[in-house]
Amino acid sequence: MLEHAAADVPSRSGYSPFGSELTQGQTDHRDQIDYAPEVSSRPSSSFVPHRLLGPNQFLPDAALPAHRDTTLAYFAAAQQLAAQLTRALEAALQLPAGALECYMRSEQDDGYARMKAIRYPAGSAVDGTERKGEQGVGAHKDGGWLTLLATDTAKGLQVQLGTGEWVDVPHRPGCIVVNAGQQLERVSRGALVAATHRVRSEAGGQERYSVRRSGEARGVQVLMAVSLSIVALCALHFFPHRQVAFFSMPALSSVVEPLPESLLGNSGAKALEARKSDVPAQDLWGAAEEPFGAVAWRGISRSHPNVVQRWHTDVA
Ligand SMILES: O=C(O)CCC(=O)C(=O)O
Ligand SMILES: [Fe+2]
Repeated sequence: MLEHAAADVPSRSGYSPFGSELTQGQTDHRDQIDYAPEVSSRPSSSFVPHRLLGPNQFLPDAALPAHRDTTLAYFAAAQQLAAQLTRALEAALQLPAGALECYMRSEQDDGYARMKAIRYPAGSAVDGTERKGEQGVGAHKDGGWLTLLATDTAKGLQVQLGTGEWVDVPHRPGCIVVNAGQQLERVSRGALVAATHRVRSEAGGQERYSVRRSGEARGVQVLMAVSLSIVALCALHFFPHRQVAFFSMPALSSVVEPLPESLLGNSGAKALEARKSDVPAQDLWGAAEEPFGAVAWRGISRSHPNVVQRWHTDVA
């Protein structure tokens, strides 16, 4: 796996070993294989976030049969589901058709997305990395739009309620967890809440796996389980020992602005202010007129400083 290391390419797709990721400044105890949209790199673009684009590092068929084809099929299915959910959310919030979906593409870019297959080890030390504490991944809100998370049976995923209390998110066979990200929270004026969540990974506990692709939906309701057996089964079949997380995101060049108060009112924003969270409010919200790519870049710089030090010191 080391010859497919994420740190070896500027776009950070590939394998990230244990201990290479930080959340809230602390080491996460997990390893993962990261995927981006399968597109060419754009070395001549002056827009820095375009450095996140570039082909994936798939294993050859001899090492893992159909790795490329299966991953791309799952990626496309998850992307389609995120678009369907986005349209459903427009209807639920009584917004004009396209009011949310328009951020998922722009004239310069297709919608951005990342996906990863994650493993949380049970042992006290892995790959020579000494375990410090029980952080599988520290408390955070996903930065993008909608996250689709196919979990395995081991415990560990927790969500923080608005009261500040942490509760377990149970695994349900054949279901995926849908999570709203901070861009959706911002654009919806808090009508959709980006859930604060984390994974506890205890030494001596059960090893735990997930696959995710990102984009996100609603606070505590955040974590509504959607029956999506085909996609979830495909993920668990292909990555039997990992969780799969898919993150749908706005297009890198699109500017995500709150929708007008006349469409959504202000009660969401007020409710958001009253919620307790271990993660600062508006943690990865964009500044006025800032393209989403700049926000994504801040997230990468914070979580994967090794990649920035290796490839992007000119803009660090
Ligand atoms: O593995 C999980 O259950 C959650 C992963 C997660 O929250 C993340 O990578 O953002
Ligand atoms: Fe997350």
